[in-house]
Amino acid sequence: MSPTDRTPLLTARGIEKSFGANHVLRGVDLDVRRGDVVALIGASGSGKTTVLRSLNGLETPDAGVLELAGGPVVDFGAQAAAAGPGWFGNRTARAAAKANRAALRDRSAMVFQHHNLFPHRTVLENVIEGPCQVQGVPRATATGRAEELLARVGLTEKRDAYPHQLSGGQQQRVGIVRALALQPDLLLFDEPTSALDPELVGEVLTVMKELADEGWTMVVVTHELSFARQVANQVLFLDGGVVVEHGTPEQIFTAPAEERTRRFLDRILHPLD
Ligand SMILES: Nc1ncnc2c1ncn2[C@@H]1O[C@H](COP(=O)(O)OP(=O)(O)OP(=O)(O)O)[C@@H](O)[C@H]1O
Repeated sequence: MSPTDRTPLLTARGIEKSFGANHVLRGVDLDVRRGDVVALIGASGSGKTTVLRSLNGLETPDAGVLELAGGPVVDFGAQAAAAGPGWFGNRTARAAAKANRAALRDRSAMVFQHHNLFPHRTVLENVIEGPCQVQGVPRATATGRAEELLARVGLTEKRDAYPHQLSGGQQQRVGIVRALALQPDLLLFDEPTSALDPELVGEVLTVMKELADEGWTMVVVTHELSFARQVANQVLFLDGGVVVEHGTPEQIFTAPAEERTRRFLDRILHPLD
């Protein structure tokens, strides 16, 4: 299936976000189709993580619209206006906004820079926690699913280990399995390898590439430009909270149209020049 045949899964329009006086996102648009691997690249502080967190309701944008196929259309600006300021705003509008954000969150799962595993629970317990506690999946079903997923990433033997008994790469693979166990429509990765020792990066990127090959829909914030180049089918370059350039990996990496993109890529690819 060519990327253009894919059906739309998520559309974001005009996403705005400020933290106090820091206007972090200034109208970000994004189109994710089923099976897409979208890479968000850009300098530190350009807003990549804030975009990702906005897609699953971990961050509430000040304005903009998000639509997940088959789910609610979430208009953040309209919601904020309807809910009004402070505790005395419109409670019904506030409750509706919360329900819509929950609906977004239910359809996606996030893999974080730091795996955030529960330290006092085994690998298996970490993986089944979400399906059992959040989704109400019976324990036996969740356990069967978790075992299959752990086998897929080569961690069957670590089922009963605790996170501190695993390497950083293994912990991050458990983080990925934990996200997969929720059976989301959309996988969100926030720099999943940037906290790892260099020799452990490959094993995590390999799992991510396999997921992409299997057709999972993924949005990935990454500094791993080789991954973005080889695995993504869309690359967005963010600078100053704006999508400066958007295209295929070939376009962005071999013929960037924007001077800002060229300068960013130069800095990363030739750090000593
Ligand atoms: N919860 C928050 N409260 C206040 N400021 C925040 C918060 N989250 C992000 N910011 C600010 O928003 C800006 C963008 O941050 P963001 O993490 O989205 O950038 P990024 O491109 O992902 O950076 P990095 O590559 O370093 O992770 C930064 O100035 C950051 O300090």
